[in-house]
Amino acid sequence: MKLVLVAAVALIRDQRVLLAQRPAGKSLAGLWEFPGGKLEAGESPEQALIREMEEELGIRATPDALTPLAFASHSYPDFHLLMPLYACRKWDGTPQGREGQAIEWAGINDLDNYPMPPADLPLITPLRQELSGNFIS
Ligand SMILES: Nc1nc2c([nH]c(=O)n2[C@@H]2O[C@H](COP(=O)(O)OP(=O)(O)OP(=O)(O)O)[C@@H](O)[C@H]2O)c(=O)[nH]1
Ligand SMILES: [Mg+2]
Repeated sequence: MKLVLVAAVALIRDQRVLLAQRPAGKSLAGLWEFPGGKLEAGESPEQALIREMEEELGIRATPDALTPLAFASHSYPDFHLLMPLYACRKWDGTPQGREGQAIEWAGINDLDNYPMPPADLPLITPLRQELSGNFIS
């Protein structure tokens, strides 16, 4: 099966994460996702993500601000998705939905209200840990 590599970001501010709603007409329309996109030829995941953050949200970040958080590995009917998810707490600019997508800052207890693609479901537990400050109880 075809392997598709997508880099995605959990932008974190005030214990909230930025989610973007996939626009009508795209696959998985209406679901909430982490901003990001497919790697282009020759790009590292970090380069691809920095480009996508600019294209989709109009913000600028540097590679040192991207910390590995988790990854998704999920078989869709027509491809297998491998998607590293980075945490980012430092960027320049104010995120905007530059491709017409709705964006929202979701709190740790709100995440259930944002239906996400099936590939993203295993990412919720590590994300909650990251948002809550990684306390081990
Ligand atoms: N960005 C992103 N893509 C995800 C997530 N979860 C998930 O299954 N995907 C899948 O990853 C694939 C690539 O994402 P994408 O549509 O953002 O790619 P892209 O920005 O390069 O857009 P394009 O291909 O329309 O130009 C899609 O099939 C999408 O459904 C997620 O949380 N964030
Ligand atoms: Mg995208």
